[in-house]
Amino acid sequence: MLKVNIEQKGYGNHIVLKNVLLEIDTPGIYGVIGKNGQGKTTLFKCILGLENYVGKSWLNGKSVNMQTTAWCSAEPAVYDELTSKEFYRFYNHLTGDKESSDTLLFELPTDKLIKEFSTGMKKKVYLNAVLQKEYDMYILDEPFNGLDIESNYCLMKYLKQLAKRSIVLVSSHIIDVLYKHCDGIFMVKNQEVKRYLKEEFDKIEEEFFK
Ligand SMILES: Nc1ncnc2c1ncn2[C@@H]1O[C@H](COP(=O)(O)OP(=O)(O)OP(=O)(O)O)[C@@H](O)[C@H]1O
Repeated sequence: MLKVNIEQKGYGNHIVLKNVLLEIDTPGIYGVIGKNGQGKTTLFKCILGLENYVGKSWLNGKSVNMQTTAWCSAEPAVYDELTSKEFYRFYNHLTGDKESSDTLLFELPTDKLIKEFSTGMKKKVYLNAVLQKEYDMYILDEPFNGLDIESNYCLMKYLKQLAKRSIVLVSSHIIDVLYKHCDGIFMVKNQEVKRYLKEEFDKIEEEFFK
């Protein structure tokens, strides 16, 4: 179960989030939407403890950490001078896992340096690295950006599998995809985060553009 209580988060005098209370008590895919600059990434970073804020977040009664939660930022940093295989090993070293997974979500060349990859391929390297093992929670910031249609389909199919036992938080500007696959949607707007259940999705657009 995820519990988030952000009394206040800002940068200098600029308050981004205020009195945010979220609870997710069932596994599933949960979308996070909001216009540019409203605070989606900030919300994720607060939950993950990557930003200081007034408040606290818990996953299954404990602070959220990288052992229990997978995190993929919108523009993840991969090391250009490594091959994909070396990067998976490097990532595992960071998370304290000894073994690399034999089965990876996306097929990629293993003998080329990452600097020779396209933007989408680099994103796939990072997603492959993060998704090597199972976590209690996944937080993916705009994971569909940069991926082709087939890869997006493949990623969503995989997330749906994970969502049978884990909480999957996904931000995206492609609202239709979220409507189709999410169990709930959170809208970040005017410092608040509002939750919409599946049967309330038809109210989202009006509220979003208001
Ligand atoms: N490190 C920082 N220092 C100062 N201000 C920041 C910092 N990070 C984010 N902000 C500000 O906080 C606000 C929320 O940013 P955030 O990146 O969370 O938005 P977002 O909803 O994820 O946007 P987008 O859809 O463009 O990715 C913005 O006004 C942004 O300028």
